[in-house]
Formats: sequence, C-alpha cells, structure tokens
Amino acid sequence: MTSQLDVVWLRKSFGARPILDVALSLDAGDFCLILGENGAGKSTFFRCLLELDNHDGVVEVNGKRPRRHILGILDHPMLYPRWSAAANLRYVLNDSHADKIPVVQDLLGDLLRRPYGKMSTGQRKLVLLATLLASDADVLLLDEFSNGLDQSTRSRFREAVHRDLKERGRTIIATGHDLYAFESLPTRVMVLRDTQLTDITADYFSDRDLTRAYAQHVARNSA
Ligand SMILES: Nc1ncnc2c1ncn2[C@@H]1O[C@H](COP(=O)(O)OP(=O)(O)OP(=O)(O)O)[C@@H](O)[C@H]1O
Repeated sequence: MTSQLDVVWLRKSFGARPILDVALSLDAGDFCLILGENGAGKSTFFRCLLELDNHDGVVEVNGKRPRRHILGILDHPMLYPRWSAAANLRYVLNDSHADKIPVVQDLLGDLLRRPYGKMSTGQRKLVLLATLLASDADVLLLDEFSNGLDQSTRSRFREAVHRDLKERGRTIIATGHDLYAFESLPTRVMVLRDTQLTDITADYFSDRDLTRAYAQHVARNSA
C-alpha cells in the first residue's frame, strides 16, 4: 500500500558538508515528531520537502510528485499586517469563504477580525495553523511551532491537530525542543543526528514519555 508521504530517499549537503541522508514513510493520520540538537538539519529537511532548498532525492505524496500537497510553517512567516486574520486567510487560501470553515472559526473565534500585525506571537501562530488546517494539503510541516505558546494555546493547538488527524487524516510532521507541547500527539518519533533519522517510536510508546525516550537515545549514542 502507498504511504501518504514517502520520502523514498533525500540527500542534502551544504558544500562538502552532508546534512541529510534520510528516508521516511508516513501514513494518513500520522503525527511524526522529529527531535534533534540545534543544527541537526530539521529545518533543512522541511525546506527540502517544501522545495525551498535544492537537494537530491525522491519524495511522493500518495504515490505522486508532491506539488502543492505539502505545506508548512517555517520561521516567522509574514502575512499582511494591516489585514485582519480573516482577510489574510481568504487571500492565502484563495477562498472567499475560508474564514467560515469550522476549524478556522473554532481556532480563531474573535481573533478573525483582528489585524494580523497587532497580534501576539502565539496568536499569529494560531492564524498560521488555521491556514494550514483549512488548506487542501495532505502533508503539513510545523517547524518549532510550539515554542512560545502558553498552556491554553497549546491545548487549542493539540485539540485542533488531534481532530484533523482523526477526521481529515492528514500527515503532520513537527519539530520542537519543548517536548511537553506535543503530549499525546505523536504516532511516530524520530531523532535526526549525523544526517540520519533513527526511529525511537517503540521507546516512546513504552511509557509515552518523550523526554525519557529522547534522553535514553542520546545517552546510548554518546556512550
Ligand atoms: N544556507 C545555508 N548554508 C550553509 N549552511 C547552512 C545553511 N542553512 C543551514 N545551514 C547549516 O545546516 C545545519 C542544519 O541547520 P538547520 O537549521 O536545518 O538545523 P535545525 O536542526 O533546524 O536546528 P535548530 O534546532 O537550531 O533549529 C546547521 O549546521 C546550519 O548551520
């Protein structure tokens, strides 16, 4: 059976320095958390999947070339600051009713009317998440998305993502150093180190403790 996202192989170097030599297959409904030290190559992996960096490899979404089926949030994306969140959503998604989509209404509520430029960092992130969840993309990438979110915004993030995975069956890949923010979401957990992805999902599922599973992996590999 074809996976929803199939990174058959992907290699990336900066000059003579190899950064990525990875393969990864994920199904519909998978939430894959990629852990790794600063500089391990997580953002570079996302940039390659989004075709923002040149690289070698074969990547397929539902057995075909990805085209517009992968969308992601990378560092500090900008929407139009003077426009309301609703106007930005309608423009970005090219859909005059985008602000009426239930997931958008649930996530943003009154924020929809507020100018994007006058929002806090966490509120802007919710607008970006709503944009992704209202899109047609089958694969979503969330780079360091959870950083700087307070407890209640994290809960809204988790609930919206949970519902999307269950009802829409997208594939979501996230990175982040704040592991508590991802509580209960991951179906797959990988560590990126020395150009390679290592699957630590089984370790994570033994007691659903991300911090312990990651610390054990690091300890094993630095011994
Ligand atoms: N345009 C570039 N040219 C050369 N080297 C780069 C470029 N972009 C990133 N790098 C290097 O590639 C490596 C991977 O960077 P990347 O940003 O992907 O790491 P990361 O895992 O996302 O780190 P962090 O957790 O700090 O966000 C780093 O050593 C970085 O310095």
